[in-house]
Amino acid sequence: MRHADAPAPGELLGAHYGQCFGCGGEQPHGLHLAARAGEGLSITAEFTVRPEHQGAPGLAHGGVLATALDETLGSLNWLLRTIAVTGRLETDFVRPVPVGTTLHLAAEVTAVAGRKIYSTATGRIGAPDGPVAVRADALFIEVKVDHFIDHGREEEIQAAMNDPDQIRRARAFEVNP
Ligand SMILES: CCCCCCCCCCCCCC(=O)SCCNC(=O)CCNC(=O)[C@H](O)C(C)(C)COP(=O)(O)OP(=O)(O)OC[C@H]1O[C@@H](n2cnc3c(N)ncnc32)[C@H](O)[C@@H]1OP(=O)(O)O
Repeated sequence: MRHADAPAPGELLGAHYGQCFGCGGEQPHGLHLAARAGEGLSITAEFTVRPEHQGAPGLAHGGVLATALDETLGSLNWLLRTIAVTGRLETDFVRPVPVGTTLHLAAEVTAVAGRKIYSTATGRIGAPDGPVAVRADALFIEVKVDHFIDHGREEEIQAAMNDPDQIRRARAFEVNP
């Protein structure tokens, strides 16, 4: 179920962490992916491929495209108000994606079973109804905030804990900072 306090449909979600390679505004080479809450348990997002995201000349690297899918799928956490990490990500690369393209992504939760959250995403070229370039099916696993504290590097954990903006974002996930 969509959480009663989930962001309203159409609301821009912002970054869950400023240094996140997928959505963080403080990562110069990151994707700067911008996600928006949709209806029900769905999300839309946009990501424009820049020269630093190339694999082959003039084309997006497949791992970068998988990151865009992963980040969009991870943004579904905001609607469930759950912290979950990617356990499995199965990706189909359907069409090459040239540098300069804006990829329009859409993701939705398909099922939840205990800590397991199943979801699916599509990335289309140029417009929300453009040709499909990438698809993914994912399994996210719900974790406690200890997951990050136990496994993250000390200096980034401390910096996040000293950052009032990060604490505000963590509260959006009902995490006790
Ligand atoms: C300060 C915080 C701010 C907010 C942060 C927001 C973060 C958002 C980040 C978004 C960024 C973008 C997103 C990112 O990039 S997240 C970053 C990439 N992901 C990771 O780093 C995760 C690394 N993996 C792990 O830490 C553990 O393996 C996890 C936690 C996932 C599970 O280990 P844990 O010991 O906890 O659980 P379990 O092993 O008992 O498994 C539980 C259940 O799940 C099933 N299962 C598990 N794996 C798989 C698999 N591969 N295929 C199929 N099934 C799998 C398993 O069979 C079992 O099922 P069942 O037997 O119950 O039926």
